[in-house]
Amino acid sequence: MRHAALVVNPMSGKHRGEAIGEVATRRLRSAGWTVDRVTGDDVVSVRSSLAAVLAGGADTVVVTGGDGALHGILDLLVEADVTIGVLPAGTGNDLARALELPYGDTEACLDILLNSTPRRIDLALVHQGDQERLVATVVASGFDSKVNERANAMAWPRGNMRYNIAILAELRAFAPIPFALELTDASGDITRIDTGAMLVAIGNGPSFGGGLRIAHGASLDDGLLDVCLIRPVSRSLLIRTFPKLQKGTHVTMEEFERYRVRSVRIEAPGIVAYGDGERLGDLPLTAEVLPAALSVLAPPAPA
Ligand SMILES: Nc1ncnc2c1ncn2[C@@H]1O[C@H](COP(=O)(O)OP(=O)(O)OP(=O)(O)O)[C@@H](O)[C@H]1O
Repeated sequence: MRHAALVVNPMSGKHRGEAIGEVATRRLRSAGWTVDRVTGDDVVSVRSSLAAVLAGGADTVVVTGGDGALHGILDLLVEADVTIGVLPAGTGNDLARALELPYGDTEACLDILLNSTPRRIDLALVHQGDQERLVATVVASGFDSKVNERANAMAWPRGNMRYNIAILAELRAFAPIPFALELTDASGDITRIDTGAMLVAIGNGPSFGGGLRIAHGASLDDGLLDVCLIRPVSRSLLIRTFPKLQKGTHVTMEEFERYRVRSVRIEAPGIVAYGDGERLGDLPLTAEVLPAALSVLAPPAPA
């Protein structure tokens, strides 16, 4: 039987995390698992409680929260080489989407936790100066990170409306960004690209921002990262691109480019990057794939 640390982010998904954590504790304990609850006021306190539970012998970590909740502890999970389970409670849940978890249905996600064989997924290791961070879904920079920066600086309104207002404000002022990319492909060949772009995203998984499939087609276990960029487009075409992101149909646009790489360095003046929806900080950054770095209880990978 598994000995699990159940990490609960009570803030996830507008406070849904706590209730989902209680359902999970009951269900996992009645299935015979040992469950140690790990919670805290912020990522720092959660990290130290989790480290203590891992030192006490937990072999599984169930993360009840959104992509941000997992992002804050990824390095501890990889270091301890535990198996994780994801109980989506966030607003975005992009890793849960990529794992094809039924993210609106906690009981169905618990069925999967209790009945599946672990699979291994890749992660992206992001270097910025002397800092290293692990990312499970997408690293994004450009139009989307500018929108995030603007939305995060706004005190009002809360929720999605803040993002809609920030999108409109950014659209008014937005100009293509000069990016310098250095791409290292699977065989180690290096390509340098200097280009204007609306955004550059590095996909370990296909989506960010709650199902925006910027890196549609990216696989969590191909040992590669998908570097996706949208070359300069008019404001009206950029607006028309948003609905395409939901389905991933933007990949057929002639301004869309994709490179599958082992690592990439991205540089652009004054641009910030976000990873798993969390602020990573200013470019430049280098991201490299860590193949099969994390063991996850989830349905088998698509063939
Ligand atoms: N275990 C935790 N306890 C308290 N706060 C946390 C914890 N983990 C992360 N946080 C903070 O809570 C914020 C939101 O976390 P999370 O991503 O889990 O929820 P969300 O934003 O609703 O979901 P999503 O990222 O899927 O949209 C993070 O940005 C982080 O600052």
